[in-house]
Amino acid sequence: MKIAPSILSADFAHLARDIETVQAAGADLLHVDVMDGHFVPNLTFGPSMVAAIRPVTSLPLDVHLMVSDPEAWLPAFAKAGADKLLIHAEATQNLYHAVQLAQSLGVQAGVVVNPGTSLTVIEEVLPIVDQVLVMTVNPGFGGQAFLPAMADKVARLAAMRQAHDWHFAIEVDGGINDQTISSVKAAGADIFVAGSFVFTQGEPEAQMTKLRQAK
Ligand SMILES: O=C(CO)[C@H](O)[C@H](O)COP(=O)(O)O
Ligand SMILES: [Fe+2]
Repeated sequence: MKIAPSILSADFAHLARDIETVQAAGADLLHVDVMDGHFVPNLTFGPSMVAAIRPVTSLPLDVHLMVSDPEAWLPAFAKAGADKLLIHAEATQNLYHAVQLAQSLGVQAGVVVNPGTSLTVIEEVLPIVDQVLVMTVNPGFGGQAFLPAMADKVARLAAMRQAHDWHFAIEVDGGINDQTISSVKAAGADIFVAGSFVFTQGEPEAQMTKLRQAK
């Protein structure tokens, strides 16, 4: 299993310190929540933040693009140092093209589905994507409650992956803690994003250990 702390819940006034803390504690990726105030009703970071973070850590940057018109933003985030660009299926008219564009920029491409979006919407891109992010909350804010029904969605996605011998990683994001992680882990998720649980509910190292040890 891989743990991707979300800096959405870090202390923005001490961001480098918090990133160094989770890297030293064994984080596998760093999750960066980009929100444009249009696709979701909240506003966070742009490419300049990714560029600022890049020299501070050797962790892969997992950039979650909660933006309208993601294709327009892909080059700037790739140039800024993103390793993975995660594109919402709901945000583009041509998901296949967006995935191809991201990969042509030399980064891994992931697709994201909101809780209300069916897996059928992403079925045609599954043979070419590097990652699929199943949202386990409605996007826009940290600290929301996990939606238990999403475990079945992860299980169905994992079954499709196995049936077709596809190789994308399955990531879950939203409301992950040492209790809620169990159902999505059992369902076949590989990467677990956690923001508030890691940064605001205890020492990050101890919180990440709890995630790894959760049954
Ligand atoms: O994409 C997100 C919200 O849209 C965040 O990555 C997610 O909510 C993580 O925060 P938490 O673990 O506190 O739920
Ligand atoms: Fe996210």
